[in-house]
Amino acid sequence: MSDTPKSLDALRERIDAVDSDILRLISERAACAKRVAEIKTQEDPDTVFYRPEREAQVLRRIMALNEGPLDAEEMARLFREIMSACLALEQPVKVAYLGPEGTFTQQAALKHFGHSAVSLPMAAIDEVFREVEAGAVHYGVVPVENSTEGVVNHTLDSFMDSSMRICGEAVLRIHQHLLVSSNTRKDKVSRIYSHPQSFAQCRKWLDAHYPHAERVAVASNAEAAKLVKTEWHSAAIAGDMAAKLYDLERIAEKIEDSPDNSTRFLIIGNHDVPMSGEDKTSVVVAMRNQPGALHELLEPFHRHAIDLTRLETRPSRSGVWNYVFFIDFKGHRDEPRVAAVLEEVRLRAADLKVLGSYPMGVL
Ligand SMILES: O=C(O)C(=O)C[C@]1(C(=O)O)C=C[C@@H](O)C=C1
Repeated sequence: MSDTPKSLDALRERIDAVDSDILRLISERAACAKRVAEIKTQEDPDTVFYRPEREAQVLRRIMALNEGPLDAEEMARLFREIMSACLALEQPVKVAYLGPEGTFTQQAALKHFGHSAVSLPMAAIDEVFREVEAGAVHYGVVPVENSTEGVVNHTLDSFMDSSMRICGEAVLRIHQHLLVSSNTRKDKVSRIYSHPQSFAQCRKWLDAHYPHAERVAVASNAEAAKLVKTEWHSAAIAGDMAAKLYDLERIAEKIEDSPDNSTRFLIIGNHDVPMSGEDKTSVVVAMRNQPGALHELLEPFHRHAIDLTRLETRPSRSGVWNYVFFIDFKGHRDEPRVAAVLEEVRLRAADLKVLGSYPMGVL
């Protein structure tokens, strides 16, 4: 900006003028969203207001257009919140997540839907599924895999008995901190609370720094943070949200053993999502128990050059030695190439369920 004013007063005057423009433009955008809602309702009284494919396109476009000085992710986060507020004007979206309040799953829900969504904590993964199934909430958010600790079996198992569809994914960088309360004697920490996954993610750090402290596994990091408030000799391992919620001090930050520790979350809902241009599909397949079954299952993906992003095996609940495979791959079920593969797999498998095609996580 060559005509940027030089003095503080002049710069603030410029900022005020820019803010007025931003305000006017955001209001104009919100008015468009309200009108969109009217049209959607006219076309279909049971319309779905939240459109994950459109949101992904909006955010990707902003990231591609951005020329700085803010980085593309930061800019997309701002637009995420603007869109969240626009959607709330159309319909306040209710989202159930694996609680309690302050968990990484809540952080993922807010990252995906923005802060205008109403987020409701649930005590267990199957409760999140049940709430969505019952129509008590519009969407649910559950963890599915961690880069260090692997898959969340409970989530995969819940899909076997459910008709819920996957409408999106969110990937969160997970930073773990060692937290204490104002009552804690920092030099006397003899017990550490956390979720088993978090202990596993910080194993080496704990062995090096607190080899003699008792490690007590609890149901969630937020629960761990809560317990610390009442004991002078205890600490907790948890993330930023729990630290803020329970007003705890971080005595060691980012103590996870792997620097790119991240968790993937799934957004579950009860409708299919159209193509966004960069999509993934998740399926669950039961194969007949015979030699070469896995090869037979994967061969069509290879032949059609479809990129697999994940393959998990879980014991099937029916039949002692039968297995089911959870497969994620790039592409949308409406693409002819993907539809062809799914058709071939359907013929070879004992059972095939498409859990959903959805936009690849943007933020
Ligand atoms: O394009 C739409 O369908 C809208 O409702 C508008 C809008 C937006 O603010 O851009 C809001 C909510 C939807 O989830 C997607 C996009």
